[in-house]
Amino acid sequence: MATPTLQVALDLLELDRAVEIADEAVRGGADWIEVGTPLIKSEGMQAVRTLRERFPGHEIVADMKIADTGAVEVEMAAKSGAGVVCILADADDTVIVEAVRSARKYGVRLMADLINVGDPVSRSRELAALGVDYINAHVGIDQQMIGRSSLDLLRRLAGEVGTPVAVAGGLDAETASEAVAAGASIVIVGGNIVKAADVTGAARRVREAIDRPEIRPREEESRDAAIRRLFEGVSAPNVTDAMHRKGAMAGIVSICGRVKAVGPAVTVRTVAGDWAKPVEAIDVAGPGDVLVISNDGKTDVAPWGELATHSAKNRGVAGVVIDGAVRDVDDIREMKFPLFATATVPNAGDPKGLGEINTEIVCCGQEVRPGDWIVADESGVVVVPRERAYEIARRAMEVRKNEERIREEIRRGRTLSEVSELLKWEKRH
Ligand SMILES: O=C(CO)[C@H](O)[C@H](O)COP(=O)(O)O
Repeated sequence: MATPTLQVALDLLELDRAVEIADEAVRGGADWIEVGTPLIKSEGMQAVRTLRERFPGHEIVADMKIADTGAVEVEMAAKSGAGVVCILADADDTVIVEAVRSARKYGVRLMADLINVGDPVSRSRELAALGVDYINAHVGIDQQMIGRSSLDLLRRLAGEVGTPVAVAGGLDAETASEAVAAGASIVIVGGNIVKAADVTGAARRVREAIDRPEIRPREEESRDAAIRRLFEGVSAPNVTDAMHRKGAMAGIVSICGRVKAVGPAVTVRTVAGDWAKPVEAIDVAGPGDVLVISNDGKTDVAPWGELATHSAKNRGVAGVVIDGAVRDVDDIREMKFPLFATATVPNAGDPKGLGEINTEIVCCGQEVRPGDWIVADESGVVVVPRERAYEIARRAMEVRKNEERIREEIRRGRTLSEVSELLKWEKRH
């Protein structure tokens, strides 16, 4: 088997950072340098020209994702120095044919991106017949967030397509290795290299993995287990960032400082500090659940205290969130239990049994339904609608990864404003 090609996808917005990251990736063993679609949209063909000049010994791939005017866009990329130009496999045949003619004229190769194609095997055969040079089994970043897998797509093509096959979409060292074992000759890796603090190290790990392709047995993980694992690996701010700055409860703080709670909500509505329903809800909750209690925001009387905390902890409850006050704070702090509340007050209400368990409630300004996911840490509490929990957990992990590289660049001496090119990206009115 020929040595597989490692293509690093520079899905960035800033050309200076892209050049620096490309340099580090090449040192880790990347062969081809992809000018990612976001970089092309942000910096135009200048990004292709610059990378061509800076990396004369490497193939430059322009991920134009061409959808129309195939000839012109291939010409633009070719004249800027790309050796491979990407077109959407979904584009009309008229576009593909024109792109192929232009590619032949300017001496470049065409890679067709299967993103969103309904019947990838037939379309790949059609594209090969039309003269496309490479097929890319690509699952896009937004599709990855809902659990679609580029490896699954690649496996559908195995043995069915004559042209060399590339693969892209959320690959890391392990999945890249499996992709080569499944027949890919070009492995495209974006985020798991370019967002790493140590880009060279990350590229090297992928390089070594694809040079020794193997399929490792993997343990099946349930959706809920994946959601929990991902949320446990990110912060509440990462989660609100992933939700377009939504989902955060207002005016609530961690009572025990540096603790974290992740889990599906068991909701409780109580009235005037009545602690019967909050305490009964401990028995309703399973291990790993988070109790979310609305006391209508009243802070003069506490529906929760030390004995309830003790009982919740024994039951394995992951945390308690209260739109209202708590008491016995000194004892609870000793337990280091993830408790979040809006206030503290010494007096409790009476256990009359008013309220409900597991109905929709509003807690600190956020609607919470039973089963919605809660992520709470010292920054505060975020609610994630249960239908979107997996997607948001994946996106939050991307936010975290993105920050790793930004943090590293700040450590090297850039300001945050420089790294994120704030002035360039201020909204024009
Ligand atoms: O074309 C792309 C997105 O449309 C990316 O370049 C491709 O998906 C590789 O990046 P990642 O490894 O982060 O998925």
